[in-house]
Amino acid sequence: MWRRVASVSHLFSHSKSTKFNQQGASTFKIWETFTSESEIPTPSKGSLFVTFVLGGPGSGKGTQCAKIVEAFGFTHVSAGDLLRREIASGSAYGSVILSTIREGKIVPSQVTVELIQKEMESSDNYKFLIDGFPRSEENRKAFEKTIGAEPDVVLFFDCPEQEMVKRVLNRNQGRVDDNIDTIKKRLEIFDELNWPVINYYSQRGKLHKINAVGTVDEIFEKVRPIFAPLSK
Ligand SMILES: Nc1ncnc2c1ncn2[C@@H]1O[C@H](COP(=O)(O)OP(=O)(O)OP(=O)(O)O)[C@@H](O)[C@H]1O
Ligand SMILES: Nc1ccn([C@@H]2O[C@H](COP(=O)(O)O)[C@@H](O)[C@H]2O)c(=O)n1
Ligand SMILES: [Mg+2]
Repeated sequence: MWRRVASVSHLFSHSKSTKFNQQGASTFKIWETFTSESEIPTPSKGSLFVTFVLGGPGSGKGTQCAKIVEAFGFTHVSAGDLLRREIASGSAYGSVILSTIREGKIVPSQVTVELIQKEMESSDNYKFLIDGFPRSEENRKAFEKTIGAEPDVVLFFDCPEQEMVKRVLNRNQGRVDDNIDTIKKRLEIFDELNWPVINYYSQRGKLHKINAVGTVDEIFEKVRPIFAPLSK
């Protein structure tokens, strides 16, 4: 069982720059940070190590999480998967969650954080990838308050909208939100609610922005060095 600690972020203070870069589509919106392997010390085994995985719909979060799990032994906790599981289980919240997902909106944080907390507590691992969370400042604050921890690393998969739409429409996994109307709404919500979270972590030097265009393996080669100091 993982040990709950207030934060181990002091182990990962690797911000080198707070230069505001106004070049390019997304760097226009975020504070630029730089990463390198040597700046990320190895955490003490047993201490909670949380990675938030951010990015727009279809940017490849889940796909890259699977690669990180395989290479570095994280436990993958996908907020979207937990919510879909809750719907499938016939829980009291199920119909509200379903309509929220259909509309591309954000489920109240209390519900999502409770599901994440249960998932983390039922794991013996101490290294977690929290995928698709936090989606809003409300999500972020609720996690900090309930779990009592901050992320050590925040990954942001930066992908052009056109590419995200193409990937989602080709996904073919029967998701109720994989249609053009819901994708448009999800992109709007992403712009409105997720950017403040991305900026928040960027300003704290925790954000690793990864260009998510390319093959799955090419993208993973940009992710790998971030976790290289961690043993499996
Ligand atoms: N680099 C890539 N190039 C092309 N297709 C990709 C790439 N990465 C992932 N995909 C495909 O794009 C689709 C979306 O990927 P994935 O489910 O990992 O995205 P996501 O960020 O988790 O999306 P969501 O937020 O909707 O859950 C999947 O069908 C996946 O196989
Ligand atoms: N923190 C979150 C995460 C997800 N949702 C809802 O689930 C939908 C699908 O999420 P994916 O991560 O699998 O893309 C998302 O569009 C939201 O409706 C949420 O509310 N809060
Ligand atoms: Mg996903």
